[in-house]
Amino acid sequence: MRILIADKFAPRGCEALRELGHEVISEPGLSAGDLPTALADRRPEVLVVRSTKVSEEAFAAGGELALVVRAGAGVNTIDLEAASRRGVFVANCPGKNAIAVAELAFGLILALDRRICEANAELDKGVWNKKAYGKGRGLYGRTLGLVGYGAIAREVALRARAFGMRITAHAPHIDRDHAEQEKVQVAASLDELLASSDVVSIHVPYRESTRHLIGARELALMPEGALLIHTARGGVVDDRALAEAVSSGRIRAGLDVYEDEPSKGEAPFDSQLARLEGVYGTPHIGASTQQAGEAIAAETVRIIREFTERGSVPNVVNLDAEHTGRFTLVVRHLDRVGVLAKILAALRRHQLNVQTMSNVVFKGADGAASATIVLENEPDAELLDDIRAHEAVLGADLRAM
Ligand SMILES: NC(=O)c1ccc[n+]([C@@H]2O[C@H](COP(=O)([O-])OP(=O)(O)OC[C@H]3O[C@@H](n4cnc5c(N)ncnc54)[C@H](O)[C@@H]3O)[C@@H](O)[C@H]2O)c1
Ligand SMILES: O=C(O)[C@H](O)COP(=O)(O)O
Repeated sequence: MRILIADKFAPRGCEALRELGHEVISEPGLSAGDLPTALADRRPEVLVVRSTKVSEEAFAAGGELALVVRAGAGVNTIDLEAASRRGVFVANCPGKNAIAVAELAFGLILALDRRICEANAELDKGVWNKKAYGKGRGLYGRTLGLVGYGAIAREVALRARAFGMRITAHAPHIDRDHAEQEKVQVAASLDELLASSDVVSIHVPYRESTRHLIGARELALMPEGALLIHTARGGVVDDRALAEAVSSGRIRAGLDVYEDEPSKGEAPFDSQLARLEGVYGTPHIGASTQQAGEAIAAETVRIIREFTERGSVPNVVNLDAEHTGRFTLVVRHLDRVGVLAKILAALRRHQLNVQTMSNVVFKGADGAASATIVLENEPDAELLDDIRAHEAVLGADLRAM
């Protein structure tokens, strides 16, 4: 297979893909604008990207594309609808960079509490100012509020426990027993979490429903002196409202992501928010540790390998989970050429659309096989009779899901 890697990617990952016999084209400098032309010229079947945007135009140009791997967590940079329209799988690497992001989030918390950046800048200028910078509030016993409770938030919680912090979390579906075991209290609402936390750390994906989840109203709920840590995705926080809240001196912020951040590795960045005194910023480096890069590369290789060797794709994000069908037809049959085609022809005669299908073969020569076919509509008894009448069919059963 031909694989185009359009972002920085661990060399070990490229080697592993070549060892599997794939042609690997590495073009880490490609911008989102260059991608359609590169896809049209190189004609890869697999595309690997990090934050580079994959637009409708890119999918239209990449006629051979069958799989896009997001070598990271967030998939908001990929036009999933355009991928689905063309039957292109999109997969990501969930959790593989969670530790790296949690480490950065904690770095920002500690640095803000002790004002390490300003203290260091003054020392660099030859100024000793213990008086100004010896005023950290301390983390022990303080409350950390986690917005979202997925892979990254849980790694942040693990580290917060070691610092003796109290932890609360808010997310749509938190398993309360699990959270309790992890010594995390489930907040009654986002508002309650914001109002009761000394440090708020955001770990939700960007989508329509999370756009400006934290705006002026939410920021106003945070107590005076609280810290907001945002390492999730530009757009989850209303940056303009945040700039106003920080400028007022009420809260301070540690940011790795911004609404108007460049998608390239190097670019000018003229952000009023990032320049504020009460803001510590990093340029979207949450996932950029060597460890995370290698874990992401290993997962990317696993996904491509499963796809090329078995035809299945781990971690797909653009399958229709709602559309899995309501009836399962299990047909045990002799493992012979043409039997499945006959079963499918019977389904076609009865105007039944197959949602998913799998077939397993029993051990032993001249054995039997079993096909599991998921259907959206209920077949009538006549169809089952049709299938059962086939001389190579050993049995057929229908189950409602
Ligand atoms: N800064 C970086 O370099 C970096 C690196 C990795 C991931 N990220 C970002 O962090 C995000 C989270 O990553 P993750 O691995 O923890 O994902 P995850 O899928 O494991 O967890 C996401 C959590 O958000 C929760 N959630 C969704 N909508 C919510 C809402 N409206 N309110 C509250 N909670 C909500 C989910 O229930 C889940 O608990 C990613 O989607 C990505 O955008 C950034
Ligand atoms: O969603 C992610 O995994 C992060 O935002 C990392 O982005 P990057 O791969 O461009 O560093």
